[in-house]
Amino acid sequence: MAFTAKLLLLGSGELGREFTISAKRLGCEVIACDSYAGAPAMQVADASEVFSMLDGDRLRAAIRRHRPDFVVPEVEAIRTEVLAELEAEGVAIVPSARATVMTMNRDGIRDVAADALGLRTSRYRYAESLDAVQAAAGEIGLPLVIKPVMSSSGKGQSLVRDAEGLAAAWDHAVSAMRGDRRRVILEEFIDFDYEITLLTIRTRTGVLFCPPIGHRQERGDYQESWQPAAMSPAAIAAAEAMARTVVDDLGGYGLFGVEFFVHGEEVIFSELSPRPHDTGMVTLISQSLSEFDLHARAILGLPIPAIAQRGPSASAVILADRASDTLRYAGLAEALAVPGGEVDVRLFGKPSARPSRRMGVALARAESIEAARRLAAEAAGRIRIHYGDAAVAGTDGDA
Ligand SMILES: Nc1ncnc2c1ncn2[C@@H]1O[C@H](COP(=O)(O)OP(=O)(O)OP(=O)(O)O)[C@@H](O)[C@H]1O
Ligand SMILES: NCC(=O)N[C@@H]1O[C@H](COP(=O)([O-])[O-])[C@@H](O)[C@H]1O
Ligand SMILES: [Mg+2]
Repeated sequence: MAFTAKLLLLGSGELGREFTISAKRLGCEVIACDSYAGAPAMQVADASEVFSMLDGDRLRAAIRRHRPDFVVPEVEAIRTEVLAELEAEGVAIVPSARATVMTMNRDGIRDVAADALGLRTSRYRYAESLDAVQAAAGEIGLPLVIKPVMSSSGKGQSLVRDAEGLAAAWDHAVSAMRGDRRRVILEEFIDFDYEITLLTIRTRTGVLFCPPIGHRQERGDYQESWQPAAMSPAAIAAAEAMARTVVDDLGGYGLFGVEFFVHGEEVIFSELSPRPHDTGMVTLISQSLSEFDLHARAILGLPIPAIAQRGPSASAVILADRASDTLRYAGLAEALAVPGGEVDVRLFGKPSARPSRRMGVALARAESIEAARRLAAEAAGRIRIHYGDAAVAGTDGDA
């Protein structure tokens, strides 16, 4: 078979699945890797590999065996030192080994953004013990947010309002962290008016931006997102300038999801993903080229002459509420029949559920952001997950 390029995808969740579809449409061969079999991207890729990407030897062996044109990280659970080592040997890491190393742990990107680049961030300290947490909290002040330096989607994150809450927050962070570094960040709580993701594309011919994406989070995990987010031209310009500074520092080509808090006219850098962002799934309905198409084009060095906006759009997540290995979905017809705009759904096909695991997303476009958010939430609410072996009328096949 003839392919445009061979991509080794490290992480095969919902973001990797949509990216794989975009890359395959451009003629790429995709080998999807993750720590479990049957992951969403594996279902649409050419081949798959199941291993822990935190295991440096196995990661190195997989890259050497496949000899991909590009290694495309998709999750925040990768032994990125190995990517740096292989980049030095000539392997192309997306967007760059430096970007993956610096963003894999929160302390890396925070030190780059706040110290090296001088961007406005929340005040922060790191701690590796409960004693150090207590001392750092004294310097930051309350309320504050505690997160493991290695985690994503809000795992291990707590908002601490009083000193009595520090021990529980430390325990929660340590028990939910990914990887082997018992280290947390304490951040000043920012009482923001709203928060956004600025999709920033670094290409061989310059840096491009998508209109800001607004989002709402619960437990540190995204619930709904919308585009465009209402934001003053001055605030957009400030966010774009900061995003450009940080992606130029990290280097390489690809799409980045740069997160900001906005308080009045003040724009505060939070963190970034050197890859498509979960809140950016709204671009599956809002833009002519989704964030996944844009990532693929930037990686392959293909032109992006225009990113057309289709109109006010929103996404709303479909979450599981318990653990189960046997799942069926119902209500798809009802969801797609929500009136008032264009509605679509993505069900990710994750082989098992756990409480709050994201299983799908509803997408909507309407005449206003308010209407699009209402439609997406309504559609997401109409999808029902049935757990166990019980037969569900109107659906067939397992998820
Ligand atoms: N310092 C802070 N002040 C106020 N809210 C915060 C702060 N830090 C995080 N949050 C809230 O928690 C959310 C998740 O935080 P953050 O993005 O740092 O976590 P994450 O685990 O990396 O999430 P993801 O991987 O989904 O981006 C933020 O989008 C914001 O809503
Ligand atoms: N905020 C990061 C994010 O959304 N990442 C996405 O979630 C998947 C893991 O989901 P899982 O935990 O349900 O396996 C990742 O593989 C990626 O697609
Ligand atoms: Mg985040």
